Amino acid sequence: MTRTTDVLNALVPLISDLAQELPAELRYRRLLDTLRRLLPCDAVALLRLEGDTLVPLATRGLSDDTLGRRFMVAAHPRLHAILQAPGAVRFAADCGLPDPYDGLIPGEGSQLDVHDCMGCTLRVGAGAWGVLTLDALETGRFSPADLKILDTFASLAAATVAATARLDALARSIEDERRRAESYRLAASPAPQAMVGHSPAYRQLVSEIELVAPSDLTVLVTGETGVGKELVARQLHARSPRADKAMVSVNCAALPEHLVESELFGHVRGAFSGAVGDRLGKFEMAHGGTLFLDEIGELPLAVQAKLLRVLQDGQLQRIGSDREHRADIRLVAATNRDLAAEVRAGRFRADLYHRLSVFPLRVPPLRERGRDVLLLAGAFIEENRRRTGLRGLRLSQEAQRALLAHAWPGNVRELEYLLARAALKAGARHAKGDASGIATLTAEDLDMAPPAPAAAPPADAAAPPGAPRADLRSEVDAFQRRMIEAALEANRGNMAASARALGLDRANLARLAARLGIVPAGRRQRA
Ligand SMILES: Nc1ncnc2c1ncn2[C@@H]1O[C@H](COP(=O)(O)OP(=O)(O)OP(=O)(O)O)[C@@H](O)[C@H]1O
Repeated sequence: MTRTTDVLNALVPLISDLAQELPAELRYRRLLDTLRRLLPCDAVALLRLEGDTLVPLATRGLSDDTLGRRFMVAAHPRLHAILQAPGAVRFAADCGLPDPYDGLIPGEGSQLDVHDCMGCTLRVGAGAWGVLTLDALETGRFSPADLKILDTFASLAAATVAATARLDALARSIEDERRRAESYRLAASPAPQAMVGHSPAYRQLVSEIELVAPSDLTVLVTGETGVGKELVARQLHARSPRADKAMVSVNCAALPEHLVESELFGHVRGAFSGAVGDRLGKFEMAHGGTLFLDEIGELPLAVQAKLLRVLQDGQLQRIGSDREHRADIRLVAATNRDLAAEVRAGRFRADLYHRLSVFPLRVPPLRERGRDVLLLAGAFIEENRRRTGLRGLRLSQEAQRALLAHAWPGNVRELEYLLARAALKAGARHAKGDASGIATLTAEDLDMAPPAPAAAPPADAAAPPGAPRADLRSEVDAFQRRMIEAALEANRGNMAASARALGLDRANLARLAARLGIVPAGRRQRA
């Protein structure tokens, strides 16, 4: 039984890893390397079952964006079959079921007609912990004997993942245990959208979120437009002890100035003309939970003074009432303005600024997140693939290079919209061509503005001497102007429809358009 000896020999480093202090990702990658040594093939993946979805934890031989994808078991018959089978399963080249990795093995064509795959469930205790998959581009690579090897490997791999979890649990402090218990509790309530990103800059942000979320500290989230500030605010709430209470969001830029105060603090009947009944303000609505003040930099100075008083006293008065109410809220605020500069310019109160920035969190722009752009692209492409009903949607090598080279002035939102448009184009082109159900998204589909001449240095790095470059603000403005003009054109100048298409409030769009000097066509004619 030399093959069995080979299996056992191959597993020795894996088992000895258990005695080492290794980050979980490294353990998983080593597990896959061992598997690939044992059963040579083109791609392997370890996926963890989370509810009805398989989440890739480590891959070898699959494109980078795979780690950003989520595979709904019900939408992938092969993964479903692997989870249902009592042991390892093989899918030969003539198997008609679509492959979840179609288009994700670099170098393969859009059709996988020469293909051999295996998969096996990792079971921990009575339940399925996850799945191992192996793909070979060469037909007949796997034999029935390989199925047995995979079975043996899977039972030991399951033991190592279970032991990894136990070792990790032991190594954690009591505080971490409390946080973990909290996250299990949260798993039962609707999960906030996952934060996709592995770059050092993004991991740093995630660990700061984990640190501050359980506290009641006020957090000021800063970052350029579209970086994901609101997503950060939602994570802060979801990971806090207030998660089962409301998170109430207020977009300070979208509120007409004369209504800001009543929106925030409420009013009583007759407080002003139009106040036909008592109305709760957002502070009271968020009682026990989190109040998220988005675009706080846009708040008028007079309201800033009132907000500061409420934050200091914890007491508020509805407009027109002399009764005091207490609102127990955790405050999270966000802005894409440089608030310190706004303070210097006299547009923002210094005392409120200090009160808000108890724990400042800076969300890094996409261009500082390296290959995260591919992970995010993977997540967005998967969403679009599902929406368009394609079997597979792959990203060509040139498209990946183009994504990595772009400066992303509109950050993650720009990437999200760009891929939605590109997926439509790729899907439409594909519908006219072959019937494989697998479309390729090319660099041409991305239709990106050419990168700015000197976009590479990070925003806060000093510009190299003698190298003039467009400043960030004007690039962001130019990008926003392009998007707004395109939306207005597509919606024949209709502000409400354009605002909906852009995911903005109408008032916010109007304000932004005015700042950028854009006049909707209808008004131009009247002028
Ligand atoms: N790390 C991430 N993983 C997945 N999706 C993300 C991530 N960051 C941002 N997004 C998505 O990008 C889009 C823009 O994010 P969000 O609205 O949070 O940005 P923002 O900084 O608040 O924008 P603005 O400055 O315009 O208010 C949203 O659809 C969000 O879900």
